Amino acid sequence: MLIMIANVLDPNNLRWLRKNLEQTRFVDGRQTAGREARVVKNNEQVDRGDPLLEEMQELVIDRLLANPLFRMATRPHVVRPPLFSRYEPGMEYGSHVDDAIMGGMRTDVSVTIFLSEPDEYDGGELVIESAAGEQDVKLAAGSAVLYPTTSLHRVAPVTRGERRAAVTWVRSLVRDAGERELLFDLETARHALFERLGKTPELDLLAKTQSNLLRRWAED
Ligand SMILES: O=C(O)CCC(=O)C(=O)O
Ligand SMILES: [Fe+2]
Repeated sequence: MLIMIANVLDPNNLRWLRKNLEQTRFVDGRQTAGREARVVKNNEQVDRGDPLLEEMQELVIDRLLANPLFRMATRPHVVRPPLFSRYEPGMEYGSHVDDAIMGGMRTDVSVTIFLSEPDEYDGGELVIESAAGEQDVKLAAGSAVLYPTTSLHRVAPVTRGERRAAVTWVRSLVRDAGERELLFDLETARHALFERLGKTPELDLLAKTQSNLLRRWAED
């Protein structure tokens, strides 16, 4: 399941991040790629030693965790410190799968937060492969897309302008993407029913079911 979330970052957050990105040191993105992904990775990332990096990472993690849709979709246990990347014309990230373990942590959900507006660059779509085909994703600055880390994906070549993004990974309490989707659907339906009918005995049963499924599937 692919989930898009609008306005994870507000205009102030975006302005602040973009101002910082003007002042940070970018290095070759291959430094943080696995052995095979390195062959197809051609972008730049903020240097891990950059003094501005930690505060930028904290802001992005805070904004994600403050977002109810993000929490519902990922059931976060740990959110990794984001990487901030840029793609200039000619840069791309070919088809790859993200590492299953990063810094000793299992990765379940991949997250891209777009930091450039779509009209600031051509190309640069995040292309996610699934059994149903490929899906191109290019969202407004401040919006995020979440997809299972089990997926093959790529960033199409940028042909004009500059694509900036923050990318991170979530270790979920619920390992399996299908189980996460079930819980997400149940909770979505429960919220909608509550809005329409208030707290009914049937809603209590749904809440009990959701809670007990989570208890069954969660690994903490
Ligand atoms: O920039 C993106 O949207 C995704 C980048 C990516 O696939 C990665 O860093 O592993
Ligand atoms: Fe990736």
